[in-house]
Amino acid sequence: MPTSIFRPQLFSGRTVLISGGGSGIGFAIASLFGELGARVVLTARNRARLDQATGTLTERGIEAFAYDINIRNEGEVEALFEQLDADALQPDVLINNAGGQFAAPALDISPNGFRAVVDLNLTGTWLMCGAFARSAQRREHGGRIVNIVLALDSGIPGMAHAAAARAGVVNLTKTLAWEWAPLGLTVNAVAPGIVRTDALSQYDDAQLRADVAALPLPRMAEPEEVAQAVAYLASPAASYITGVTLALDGGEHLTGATPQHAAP
Ligand SMILES: CCCCCCCCCCC/C=C/C(=O)SCCNC(=O)CCNC(=O)[C@H](O)C(C)(C)COP(=O)(O)OP(=O)(O)OC[C@H]1O[C@@H](n2cnc3c(N)ncnc32)[C@H](O)[C@@H]1OP(=O)(O)O
Ligand SMILES: NC(=O)C1=CN([C@@H]2O[C@H](COP(=O)(O)OP(=O)(O)OC[C@H]3O[C@@H](n4cnc5c(N)ncnc54)[C@H](OP(=O)(O)O)[C@@H]3O)[C@@H](O)[C@H]2O)C=CC1
Repeated sequence: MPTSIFRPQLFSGRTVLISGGGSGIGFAIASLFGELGARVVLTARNRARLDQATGTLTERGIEAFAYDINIRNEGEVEALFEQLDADALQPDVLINNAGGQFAAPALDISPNGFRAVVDLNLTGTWLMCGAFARSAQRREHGGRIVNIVLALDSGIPGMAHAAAARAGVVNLTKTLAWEWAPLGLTVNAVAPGIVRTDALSQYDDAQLRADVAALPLPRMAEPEEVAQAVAYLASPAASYITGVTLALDGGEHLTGATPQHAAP
């Protein structure tokens, strides 16, 4: 695990909103920003898990808050930002980390299954970005957005819906970077390969191990490594970077057009 290269209190006075912040990569992101002095606001659907996460962060001396919402629901996203206004927790930084999918061959994905994954990963991210940008515009206050996607340069056989949705987020990232630069917002993304979190239990372990073994850096990423990349993109060191998607994939993007695995 890397030691933090960031100076203490780098994000002091900043409020960082992290979707899916109660578990896995999102929790690692919340932990790092909190350790660097930020107030962190976590969102997800599972209230109990959010409470456990904020409890752990608070024990470590981090100011942490939680709101249970479903990012697929436009009304819930709008209500979240109204509540953040009321609670004086308007975010300076938005990390769109919530997401996921199920593995299935493309021919077995029903229209509703495809829609569910696009709703979560693309539309949910879009709703959060829009609400954040409107809040920043109202307050005449710049900010940072970092979107977590998936490494997708070689396609993602077995996850056509997620591949399409995340490619949408990559181009949304570029487009919003143009449109919202005048608002003082930068918009970037991080594209991890396989990251060691509990969520991997839903995938075939032998397949994961084979995929990892074929990488130039043949290991999984740790959630803390994703967090470090996100913190960099949200830091003053990245003030002239916008519209990029940073591959954090052990070199998976170098393996060319052939993905490591075939669809199930
Ligand atoms: C070799 C094969 C590929 C292996 C890949 C190996 C490489 C792996 C690299 C992994 C890297 C990425 C890791 C991660 O992203 S970790 C993320 C962590 N969390 C998750 O992924 C879980 C998230 N999933 C969900 O939240 C839900 O499943 C989802 C939002 C996607 C859907 O939720 P919803 O509540 O809307 O779903 P419903 O139950 O109402 O179903 C909606 C329709 O979807 C169909 N469906 C659901 N599951 C499946 C399935 N397993 N197979 C096929 N279809 C499925 C369901 O039937 C509904 O459709 P219908 O109404 O038509 O029946
Ligand atoms: N682990 C990996 O190998 C990789 C993961 N990723 C991506 O990184 C992100 C985090 O993954 P990881 O930490 O591994 O997995 P987790 O399952 O721990 O993270 C997903 C988070 O998203 C939240 N979430 C899911 N659906 C919704 C929703 N509709 N509204 C609000 N929150 C929601 C979940 O909380 P709740 O269920 O309580 O709502 C959970 O906290 C995901 O987008 C994932 O696709 C990308 C590349 C690789």
